[in-house]
Amino acid sequence: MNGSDRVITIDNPPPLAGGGRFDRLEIGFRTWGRLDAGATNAVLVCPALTGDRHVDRWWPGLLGPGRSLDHKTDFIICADVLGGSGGTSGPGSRRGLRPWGERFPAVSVRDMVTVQRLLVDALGTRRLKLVIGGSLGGMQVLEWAVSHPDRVASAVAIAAPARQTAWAAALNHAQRRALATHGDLELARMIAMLSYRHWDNLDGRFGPDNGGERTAQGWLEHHGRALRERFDPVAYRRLMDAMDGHDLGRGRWGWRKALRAVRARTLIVGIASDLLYPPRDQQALADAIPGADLEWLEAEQGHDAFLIEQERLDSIVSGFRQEAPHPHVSRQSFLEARA
Ligand SMILES: CC(=O)SCCNC(=O)CCNC(=O)[C@H](O)C(C)(C)COP(=O)(O)OP(=O)(O)OC[C@H]1O[C@@H](n2cnc3c(N)ncnc32)[C@H](O)[C@@H]1OP(=O)(O)O
Ligand SMILES: N[C@@H](CCO)C(=O)O
Repeated sequence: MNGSDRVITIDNPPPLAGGGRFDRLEIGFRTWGRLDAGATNAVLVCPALTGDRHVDRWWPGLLGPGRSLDHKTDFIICADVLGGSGGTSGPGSRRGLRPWGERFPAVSVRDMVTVQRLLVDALGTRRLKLVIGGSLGGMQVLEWAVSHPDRVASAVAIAAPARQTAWAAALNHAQRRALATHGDLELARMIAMLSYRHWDNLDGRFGPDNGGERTAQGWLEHHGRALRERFDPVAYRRLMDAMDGHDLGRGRWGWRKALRAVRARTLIVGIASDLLYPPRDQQALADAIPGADLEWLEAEQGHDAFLIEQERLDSIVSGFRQEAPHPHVSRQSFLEARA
């Protein structure tokens, strides 16, 4: 589906949460549809760790006429994330004659949201009709809802926690070690991939009675290679650091109190089989956000189901947006849903 690809530059942006500064910031983004006369129809999509502004490539099942993200009615915006490997300023972008590389400052999820806010301002809208994203994208959604309660009408956060968990930080630590000792982005991605899938998914596809010549090892190797070919390792570290620093409650008297300030109509989506950010993380979010809806994406793939089971996810998000009842379980705890 066609969109419009652009880059804007912002001179003297606000300082980063960690104290770093840019003289000039580039934001690479893509839009679909048109902003309406009252500037009321802007929808911001927030990418995950290795995602980018090309929502049409990674969420085709949610984007398009009659779907959750419909450019006939919505003005859909997605920007490459700050510090990442895409068209927004990151370690691979130039500072003077050379790329930033290791000199690129530490960034936080809050900084990513600040950059998105600068973009949204520049595009001429103040209030977002919807902010949506999964995983690191879900962290950005939550940060938007907490830091700009008056600017977000509705929010959908998928497979994300209120603050980084010890389990996820430990997985990132092992990946960081793979990068530091061997410069091995492939190994780092392989470690991560194991947390993106439920064991049933790998056994079902590659177990002794399945898979044929295709093995789980071959699958891991494939994903390791694929990431090395498309992602800057310094950017990968910066984004892992940002995820590890994610805490909605920092400087706000704790995450529960921070979430009480949310005014957006909110949908939290958890994935039943998610081994990275398991259902208890989304249950906690839904319990803390005033009036939040909670839905379970029934899928056996694990964390990455938000990128795989797109039809089911689209049905959940469309249902929420239309405020119509739909076949998925609402406002029930994970255990109640299974009783
Ligand atoms: C929100 C965001 O912005 S996130 C960005 C999303 N993109 C990514 O994460 C990119 C990496 N891709 C993936 O993780 C996955 O492909 C997903 C999540 C997009 C889809 O998952 P699945 O449908 O289960 O696909 P799967 O993990 O099997 O990947 C398919 C690829 O693996 C290859 N593959 C699968 N099994 C094997 C095997 N045993 N040996 C070698 N290669 C294999 C396939 O040939 C295919 O290759 P291709 O992508 O070059 O066509
Ligand atoms: N697999 C996705 C989600 C990880 O959280 C990505 O690479 O961005």
